[in-house]
Amino acid sequence: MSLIREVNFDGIVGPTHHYAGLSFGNVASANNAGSQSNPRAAALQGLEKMRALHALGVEQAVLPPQERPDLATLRRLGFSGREGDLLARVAAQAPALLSACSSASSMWCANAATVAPSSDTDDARVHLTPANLHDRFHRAIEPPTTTRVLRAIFSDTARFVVHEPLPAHAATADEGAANHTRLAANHTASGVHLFVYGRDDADAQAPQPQRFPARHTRAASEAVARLHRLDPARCVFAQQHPAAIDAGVFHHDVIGVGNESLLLLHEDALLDQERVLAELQHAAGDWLQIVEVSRDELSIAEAVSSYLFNSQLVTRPDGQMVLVLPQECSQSDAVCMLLDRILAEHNPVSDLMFVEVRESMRNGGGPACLRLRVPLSIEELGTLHQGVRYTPALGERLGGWVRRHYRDRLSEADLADPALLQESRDALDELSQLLGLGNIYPFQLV
Ligand SMILES: NCCC[C@H](NC(=O)CCC(=O)O)C(=O)O
Repeated sequence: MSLIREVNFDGIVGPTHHYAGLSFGNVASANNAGSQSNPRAAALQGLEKMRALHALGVEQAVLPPQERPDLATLRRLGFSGREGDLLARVAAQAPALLSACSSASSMWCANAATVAPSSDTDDARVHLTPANLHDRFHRAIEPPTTTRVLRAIFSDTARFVVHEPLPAHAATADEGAANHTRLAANHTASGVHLFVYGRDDADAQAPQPQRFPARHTRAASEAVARLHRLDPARCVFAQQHPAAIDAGVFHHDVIGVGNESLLLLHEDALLDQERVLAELQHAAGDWLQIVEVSRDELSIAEAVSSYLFNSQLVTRPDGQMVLVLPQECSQSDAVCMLLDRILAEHNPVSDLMFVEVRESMRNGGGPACLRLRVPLSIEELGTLHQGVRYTPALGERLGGWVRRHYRDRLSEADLADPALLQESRDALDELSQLLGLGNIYPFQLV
């Protein structure tokens, strides 16, 4: 069997990045609602993170942003007429809809899809299921373009399957890889899959969060496991602790992260956590190492404010692991003490790297939210669309493209500006050519 390594696909932040408080239950999104954003800095911070990961020796790729404002959705909602007039009318009559249809939320591509590598699937193909993101309106409009983009990149159907998103209904609400962790002795070995959901509609007894929504259902996780043709004996399904959701843990990747043989999570992440971890250990075997962080070491509130668990845990070519943390973590004494413990103990983590992704963090997206992990063999990597693979030269070109097209400040009032729509389309048109993706955007398809 050929070697598998992890490719991190990072979302490029779109030109309309702004703070609109669209994600009830996501503390940072609520706290920064209405403040001024800097789309240019946001996109450059993302590119700098990719450069740093690539320099570590991690395979890196990009996913393009979506067309925003999404005029096609606004027209479906009854707004009509010439584009400039339409924007003015939405801004006057339904500003919240204009915000939602202008969100750059596709940058958080841990929510783009769930992925299973060919080593784990019954038909030895790589499976991807785009998430329907049903729970939040501004995110539920992402899946059609996400599916089109993934199909353009993973077009070789002998090696890849890009499924349809699950039915767009509350019963099958799916938030993608942010609620999924694959663990394996190493990337090439066959893995076990931890699927975390927020609610199980089939279990009336299960406790529910009281304050904030549980965005993802067990039925969705089970459907994805079936679609991906995974071995049921190697899948573990676990409910997120409702108290964690109520404290702002809207996705599991805010409270746990895993890579290869290591799972790092907070002791209050899951309901019935002891039983779940025993089940996981049993499904995995003795290679799996679980590091639990106690509430005495770090409260859930501090986990949410620092975003420690939203770090990327990656394996360097020398086999050592690096924790890629948001800069904000360095400001918390509790987090620093905990990091010292993790580095001192016997586990594969040997280094820390801090990255600045403040613009994304202020909307509740840390380093891990910004990437979709796709474990691929060398042959699979050679078969996907090569234009999206990160190289320092591509990074340079993308940096120049951002500087040419992006504004350095944006407020909600700017979203109705027809010039912003034109700037965004010009930027995306050039980007799709730069990445060699062909016509993927609605404005290019008409
Ligand atoms: N995985 C991280 C996702 C963060 C994302 N935030 C947002 O959409 C906030 C957008 C805003 O409020 O403007 C979300 O909650 O789904």
